[in-house]
Amino acid sequence: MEAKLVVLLSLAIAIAIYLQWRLIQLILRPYTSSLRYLPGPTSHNWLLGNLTQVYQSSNWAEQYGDTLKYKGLFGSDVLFTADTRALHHILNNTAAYCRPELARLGISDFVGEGLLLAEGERHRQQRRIMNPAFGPAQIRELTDIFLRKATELTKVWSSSMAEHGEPARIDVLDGLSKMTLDVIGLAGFSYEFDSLNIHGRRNELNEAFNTVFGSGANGASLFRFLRLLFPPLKYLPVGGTKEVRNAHQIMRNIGMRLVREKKDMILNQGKAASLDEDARGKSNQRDLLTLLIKANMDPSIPKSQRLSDEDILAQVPTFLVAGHETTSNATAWALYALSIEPQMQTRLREECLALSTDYPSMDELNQLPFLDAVIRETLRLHPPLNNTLREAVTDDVIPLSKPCVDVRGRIHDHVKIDKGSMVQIPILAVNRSKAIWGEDALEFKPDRWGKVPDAAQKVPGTWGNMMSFLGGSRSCIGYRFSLVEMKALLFTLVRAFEFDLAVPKEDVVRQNASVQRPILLSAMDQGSQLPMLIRPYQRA
Ligand code: HEM
Repeated sequence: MEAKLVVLLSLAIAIAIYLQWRLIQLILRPYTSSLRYLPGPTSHNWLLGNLTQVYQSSNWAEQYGDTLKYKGLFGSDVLFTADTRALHHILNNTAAYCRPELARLGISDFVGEGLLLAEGERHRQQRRIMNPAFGPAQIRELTDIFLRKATELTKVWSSSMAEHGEPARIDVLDGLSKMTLDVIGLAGFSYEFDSLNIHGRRNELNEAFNTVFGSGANGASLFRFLRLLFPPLKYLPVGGTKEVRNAHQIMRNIGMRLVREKKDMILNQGKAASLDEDARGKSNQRDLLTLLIKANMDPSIPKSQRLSDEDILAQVPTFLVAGHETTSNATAWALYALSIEPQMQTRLREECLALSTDYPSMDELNQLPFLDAVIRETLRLHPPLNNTLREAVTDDVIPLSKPCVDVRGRIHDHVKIDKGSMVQIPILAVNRSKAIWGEDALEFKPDRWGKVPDAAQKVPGTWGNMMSFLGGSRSCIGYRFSLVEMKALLFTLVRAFEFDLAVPKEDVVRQNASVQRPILLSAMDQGSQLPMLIRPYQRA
């Protein structure tokens, strides 16, 4: 009994010392941070710093220069740099910069250690095995799924017109979101969500996905927030309601079933000749998960380099989270831009109609120059992610291409950063930088892609001289997938319909959320939406 008391007392003393030490660290941090003399916005809130302004931070660089600091949680300094050399250094140095706990807050319990959140060797191993599944040849094979689902969406909107008359007022974001969910289900793991089917049955996985994401249980709850301050708390389990726990279990069971079925199918492939037609069709599945499992089972991969079942399973929610709302919102912003520039909509339609098929190949889609320019300009001006965060895991010196002047007037050609400091990668600010794109950087001008400015050549983005898919070894693995999906969508939609905004363009703003959804200033309480007036396009 006495021994138990001594253990408990020692534990309580250890916790008290740890808390005191953390508190002293927090209080002293602003006075010792190596970023403390950088210019930046003032903050009057010790707890949240400038975090509530971060979504509007794209013009900070114009105010304070490309490299600045702002206040993060608990008075900490966060480095914000739009300097292309600094970004190149950070994005290509994954040993020194990782995704911080803060950026994992909303999704970590859900996606597990899939490609999005894995770090270090585990990430490199997953990426090596997964890269081939996202290559051009593999995406070419998926183009038919993108076009079929885009056509299904036109049918849903046409039936709404038949019911309500023309033009019909339709929330295009809702339809696009269902379409991209169906696509990621089929192209990701040959799973039919069937969410576009208005007469469809309830879908277990779709419901579980909505429960987990709609519940806020994965959001920034107070407990999760405290875990940032006191990391040992992460060893305590996060409860969540019974409904959310059930939804997690359903998703896990479905994921496991899919992985098991695909493994069996691959093992049976050698016997394909003896299989019936249905089984043979299944054995030819070309979805991302099948390709990944196949690559993982390849005899040329040493056993030590193979992914575990747990790692493979984690890719199912990873694809859902990373590949669904990003593409639907990007396409919604493309329709927004085309509806306020009707002459561009007409030009795009004419280009797309000149192709005499409803089902072009990926290569035919890629040969449409204005479609390509519209997609590039949409992703530059309206990237689905505004920012991302990294944490310095070691003290580092970051080189700058443009020297920065600190608040004492001293000039620096580098920034020193302390281990544990956060770095904001400002995707939107770089994409909209007037220094890079010129004075018209905030305008939607697809023709600018005819001649890319020299300054844009230095942007360390993986695609299109922009940061929308990020750069370095943690850039978006699915960028080819989403580009072809967006092309298939726009191709099909502008050939079928004419789009007008149903509200004044000033009413549509980017919602402050991880993915930038359109929302109406006049109806913020209704959540994200993009209402449009749609009428069928009458071909001559
Ligand atoms: C317009 C559509 C998309 C955009 C703008 C986009 C953007 C991004 C960005 C910015 C990142 C880096 C995030 C960070 O590190 O903080 C990322 C990572 C990732 N994306 Fe995408 N994405 C899109 C579509 C997709 C699709 C369709 C898929 C899958 C089918 C996908 C799968 C992933 C994965 C797995 C990662 C993690 C990569 C890694 O850490 O190695 N994305 N994406």
